[in-house]
Amino acid sequence: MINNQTQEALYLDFDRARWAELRNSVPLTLSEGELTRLRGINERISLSEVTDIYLPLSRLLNLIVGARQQRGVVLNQFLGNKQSDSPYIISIAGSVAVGKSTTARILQALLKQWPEHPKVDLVTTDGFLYPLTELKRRGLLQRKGFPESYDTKMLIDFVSEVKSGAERVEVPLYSHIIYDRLPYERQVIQKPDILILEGLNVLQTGLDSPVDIRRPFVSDFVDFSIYVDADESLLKSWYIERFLQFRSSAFADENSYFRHYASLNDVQATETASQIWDGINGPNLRMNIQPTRERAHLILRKGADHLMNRVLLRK
Ligand SMILES: Nc1ncnc2c1ncn2[C@@H]1O[C@H](COP(=O)(O)OP(=O)(O)O)[C@@H](O)[C@H]1O
Ligand SMILES: CC(C)(COP(=O)(O)O)[C@@H](O)C(=O)NCCC(=O)O
Repeated sequence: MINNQTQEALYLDFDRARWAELRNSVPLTLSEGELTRLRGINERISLSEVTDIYLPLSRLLNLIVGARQQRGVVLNQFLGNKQSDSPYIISIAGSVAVGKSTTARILQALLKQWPEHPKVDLVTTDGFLYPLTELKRRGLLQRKGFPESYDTKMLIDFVSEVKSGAERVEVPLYSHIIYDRLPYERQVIQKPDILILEGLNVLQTGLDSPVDIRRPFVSDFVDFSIYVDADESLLKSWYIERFLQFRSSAFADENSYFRHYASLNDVQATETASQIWDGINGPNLRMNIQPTRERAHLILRKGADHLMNRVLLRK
């Protein structure tokens, strides 16, 4: 991980208040109805989080995507032909339970509102985890989320096809209920204006494995990368909290791989989740996820209650 001096050299550093001030220059105003719809994504998200953090962020991304679209116009003028634009790809990385999917869904809803890029698709990389039978065959059941548990070639082929402007690309879908790739369902991506790619592995390079050295990285195809960050003590508590909630939802489903967890009491469930964190998600965070943080163009740092308290933006 990089030291403070390098971080200062690389990033503009905003505390919450300074970042929130930037919303004054955001012309986009959300109606009551739109705000309510956004809260439907996660009823626990506070409205001030949307206005203070996400509105300025959506404006920044709108400007950055606009600059890329302008560059496409210039390039077409230079080349004297009309090449169709390829999707702008934004990646969102971070630990298990940091709130990547919540952040991704809020950004998707906000970015769609800009007339310059109304079609925003969201793909999560868990669809690229090897199917459960394959993970078992490779002895990776206790390594879910580690780099070797993903079909990285399939993931890279996917982003490469999207970036090449393919008209239609299919993506496998993951179910947290069956804890496996869905055998028959696929998500179809048809040339969105923006693709948000969310997953703990999107800033990884795989460079530790000799096989991967000549392979491109996901980030070769990504235009703007975001890392959602928080202290591990908070991450572990959010993971346990979500696990406790799952007892009455995902785990209670009759198809759930973890049905046996649904009947655990609070103490047992906390102990189980804590063990999973200490055995799998914590080590994965320290070994494979956190070391990728400073590759991101933007780091969103959360404190207690999921409130962002710092934003670091690449100069
Ligand atoms: N901004 C937020 N405010 C309140 N709770 C949140 C927020 N973002 C995420 N959470 C909660 O934190 C947990 C993890 O969020 P999730 O988006 O599923 O994380 P990830 O995709 O990184 O695993 C969930 O229980 C979710 O409800
Ligand atoms: C499927 C995952 C690797 C993906 O995590 P996510 O991108 O949803 O944060 C993770 O949710 C997971 O299953 N980890 C293995 C240990 C556990 O059950 O939490």
